[in-house]
Amino acid sequence: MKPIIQVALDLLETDRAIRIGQEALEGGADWIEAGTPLIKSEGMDSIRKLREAFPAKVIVADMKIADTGSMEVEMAAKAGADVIVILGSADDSTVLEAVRAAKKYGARIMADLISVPDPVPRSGELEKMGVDIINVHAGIDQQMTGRDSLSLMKEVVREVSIQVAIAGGLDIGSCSMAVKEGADIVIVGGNIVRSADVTASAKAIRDAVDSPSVTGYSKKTVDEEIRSILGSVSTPNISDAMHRKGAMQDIFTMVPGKKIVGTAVTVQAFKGDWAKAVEAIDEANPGDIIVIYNGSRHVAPWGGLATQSCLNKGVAGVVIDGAVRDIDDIRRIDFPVFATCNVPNAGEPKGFGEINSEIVCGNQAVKPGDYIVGDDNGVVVIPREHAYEIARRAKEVEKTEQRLFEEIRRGATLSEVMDLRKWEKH
Ligand SMILES: O=C(CO)[C@H](O)[C@H](O)COP(=O)(O)O
Repeated sequence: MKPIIQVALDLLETDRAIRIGQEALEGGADWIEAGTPLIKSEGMDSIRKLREAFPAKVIVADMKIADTGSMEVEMAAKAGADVIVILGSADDSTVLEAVRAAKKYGARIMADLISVPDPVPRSGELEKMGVDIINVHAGIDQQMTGRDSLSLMKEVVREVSIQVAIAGGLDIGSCSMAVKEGADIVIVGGNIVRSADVTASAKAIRDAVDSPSVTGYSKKTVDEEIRSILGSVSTPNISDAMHRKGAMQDIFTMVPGKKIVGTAVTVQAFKGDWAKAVEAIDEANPGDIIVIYNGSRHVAPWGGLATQSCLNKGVAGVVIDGAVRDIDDIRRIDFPVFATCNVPNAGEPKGFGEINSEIVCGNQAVKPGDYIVGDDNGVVVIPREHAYEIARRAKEVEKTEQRLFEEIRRGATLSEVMDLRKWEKH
């Protein structure tokens, strides 16, 4: 049987969900899912409207039922859902009630294994209780910390003989791999619904599951992945992902158009002393960014000669809480320097200060090894221990914006697309 593509409409408004769902169907998606956020936002009416808009399609209600199995299944089934999602971690009494109610109303039950402590044996139990489909799912927050569901899915496929679905940040490569490993249903949310071209993205997933290969699926090291994701997003995307934390104050690009991504070599320097700032070039590894606290807007710890030296060491950029000079040389070298201001004065190489101690730069704490991203908007620092998660979340912000841009290009305004008035604080 052809694998099923279930498009998860994790959106807040039903009308928008219907438009996006229609585009996904045009690209080859099979089942339409009312995502949990949509159900929480607009209730059972969202399922009714999806049923009405797509009378011939299987409608999945991602209710994530944790209790009152019978009542909630009845609500969703009567609103028009064909498949209703319960939590695999729900009590057996809830699962059994949900299964009984589903039989009564002609619906099927999908059990979501999200956060189930012993997912493989639990899948067998769920099957015995009459669940129709097991969904092996790495939730959206879990994905941001690096979880995926593929290896668990392989074990679940061996454990049960009912249909197995997989979900959790699936893209072309992972969908293809999942189908090769036995998935009957691939559930795709963000990589279809937040794409600027929903139809093309759904079509690409369709092609991948119909002719699966393992070639699109590759694992990078964590650092490679962080750098590659940060290279593809903007500092505003990162700031949104960090809930407005991380942006350095009063530090601007001196070479417009240059973007930097790298790990910090920190320098605590002192007013009028440029020795440690320049010595840091020799300590840096290729791809590092030198981040300097200098404490003066009038005497520069950095200029053209230091900038030229960076090229020999593969330094990716320089960020200075303080002044810079030789701005014409720096622009000619075309090297990314971010600073508070530019001045003609340098100080002396006296040698006070430290390299690679924790500093404050642009009013943000920076530790050696933290990730630094700079572009024409400014500079953000991302603590190393959270860098993977922040990078992944920033990518989600960027995807959401791409889709919003597309809808605005089609003629809507931002407040219309986001239904701003509805979501204002009351
Ligand atoms: O149920 C969900 C979140 O709890 C999502 O619908 C599911 O994870 C699919 O979306 P994505 O592909 O963006 O992960």
